[in-house]
Amino acid sequence: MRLDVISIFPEYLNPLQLSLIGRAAEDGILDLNVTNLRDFATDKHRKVDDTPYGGGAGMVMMPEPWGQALDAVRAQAPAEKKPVLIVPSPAGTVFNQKMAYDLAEEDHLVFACGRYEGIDERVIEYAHENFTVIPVSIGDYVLNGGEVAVMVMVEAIARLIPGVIGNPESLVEESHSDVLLEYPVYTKPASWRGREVPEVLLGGNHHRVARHRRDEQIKRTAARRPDLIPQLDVESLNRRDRDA
Ligand SMILES: Nc1cc(-c2ccc3ccn(Cc4ccc(CN5CCCC5)cc4)c3c2)n[nH]1
Repeated sequence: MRLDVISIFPEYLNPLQLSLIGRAAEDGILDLNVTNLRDFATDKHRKVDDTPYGGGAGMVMMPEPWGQALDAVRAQAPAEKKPVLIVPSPAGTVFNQKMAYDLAEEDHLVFACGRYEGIDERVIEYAHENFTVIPVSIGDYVLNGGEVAVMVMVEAIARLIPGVIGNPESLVEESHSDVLLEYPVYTKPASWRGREVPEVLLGGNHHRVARHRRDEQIKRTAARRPDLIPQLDVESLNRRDRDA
């Protein structure tokens, strides 16, 4: 997968060179490219923002640097299929695990990191000519720009790509891959500061361990995320209890 990130703070994306994402880039599984929007500014002061039409506080990102940057990125990876352009925004579709799975199937993802009060809307309209454009929010809170949102999305997406994380097994049981939240995890020592690991986990009965973990998932989901419960197929859970 090719990933392009356009930002006025390219160094913000440096952590993507670390750890598993960094190794996947070295291994050629990910082709990560960061572009500095200022390289496409048209004046000697490399201006990328200006005052908002209609007044209001703050500045808005000018269209022309974005137009040139998007054209350049599109030209670097010519393909008959339009790349996906993800535009982090407080007003976007909220990112979730299903979106991460869907985006992990794409060949080319481009991320447009806005700053200030956002990007001139005509850039988003123009981008539809060469991209499949998706405004995406990572949650109902306001950040100062798109870079942090891109870090969140790249991590959530890249880890689903085969070869990026060592043990694909760990992708199977995690939260949000089904509706329930994940169960508590433990490691040595069995007794720590007077607190014990649940007895059932110390034995080797895999059936009992699986049942214990599922019960913990249900308890934790009911306690922390009751909003997820309606999606739960309670009938099948009850049936499981009856059959056990
Ligand atoms: N999930 C999530 C994503 C973001 C996010 C993503 C990209 C940008 C680019 C700039 N900002 C700062 C920003 C944007 C809009 C307003 C609201 N203003 C009201 C009137 C015009 C605009 C304030 C401040 C971003 C924020 N925040 N949260």
